[in-house]
Amino acid sequence: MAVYTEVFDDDVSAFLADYDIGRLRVLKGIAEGVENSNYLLITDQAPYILTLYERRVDPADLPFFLGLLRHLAARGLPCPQPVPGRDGEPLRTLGGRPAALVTFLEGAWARRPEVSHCAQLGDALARLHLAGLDYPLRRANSLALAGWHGLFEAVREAADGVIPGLRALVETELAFLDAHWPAGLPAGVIHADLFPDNVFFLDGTLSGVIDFYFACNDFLAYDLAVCLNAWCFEGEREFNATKAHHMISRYQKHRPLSDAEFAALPLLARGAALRFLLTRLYDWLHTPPGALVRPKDPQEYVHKLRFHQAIGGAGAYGVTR
Ligand SMILES: Nc1ncnc2c1ncn2[C@@H]1O[C@H](COP(=O)(O)OP(=O)(O)O)[C@@H](O)[C@H]1O
Ligand SMILES: N[C@@H](CCOP(=O)(O)O)C(=O)O
Repeated sequence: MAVYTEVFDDDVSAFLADYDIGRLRVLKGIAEGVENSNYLLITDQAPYILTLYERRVDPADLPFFLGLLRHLAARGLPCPQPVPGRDGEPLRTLGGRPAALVTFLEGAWARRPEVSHCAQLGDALARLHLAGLDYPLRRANSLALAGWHGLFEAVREAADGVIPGLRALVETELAFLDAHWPAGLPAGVIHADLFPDNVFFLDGTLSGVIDFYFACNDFLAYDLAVCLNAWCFEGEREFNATKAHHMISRYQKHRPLSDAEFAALPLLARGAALRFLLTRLYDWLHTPPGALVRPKDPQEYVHKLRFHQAIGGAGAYGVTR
């Protein structure tokens, strides 16, 4: 359960005095998510999500994230909308943290994504990328290569105690990616954490995309690589090329990949696997003792990284040029 900062009915009732959205009826910590503290907040008018932004969110980035939600929704992508207070400002403070309310999206995430979910995800990802092209704000990816090095410095000494041999694996992989990371691929706004638990479906149809708090400017194809890792494995080790084929094909109906992007996919997938391996390892070692959160297992991303290291090219993802 991701609640790092506890807030209580009285605090939230006082907080709501700055809004025109009714009186508090229900406040419930949400038993999912990893990064921020989230509450379901129901007033006598509507349900909302109350988010208190935690350690990985730089408050200076919040206008980028909240503005992006408005920008994408205006271009037809179903995503939560920031709710402004009476003064027109969606960003406030609660429990000593930066906080905001967003609209509640109906639907549920796919616990066992099927081919049809992956295909719809490919659609939505391409629509997100196209809709983001004219977003005027910029945010560098703090979890790109330099950020992976920084994370690794913080876990290097403890890595082998979590998974034997992990330190050498990561050192070798970082050196490889430093030498081979592509340059000049098409870039734009990416979600950067589009896992199944951040995509809602209603009656089998994609109904919403949430959790834009890693969104940034980076290679568009890197976002596809994140999704290949998150959506196209059965369990931790078995890659499902049919799912990947449908995801990438539907993506390409809106935004065809260039030859350079296609060739770079295995590298980007290695980078994406390393990124989640490192944040999970960091969280495994640094989750605050009292936090109501279950850190995710880094081992899963060791298997995924090894898969991408072993393939001969992007053909392994079920697509050809
Ligand atoms: N706008 C929303 N509408 C409905 N449920 C939401 C919304 N935003 C978040 N949630 C719920 O909160 C959970 C955690 O949200 P998420 O943004 O993934 O948290 P975190 O930033 O901590 O990773 C989601 O899995 C979902 O159940
Ligand atoms: N998707 C990341 C963890 C971030 O959690 P989320 O709830 O924001 O998706 C992972 O699986 O490591």
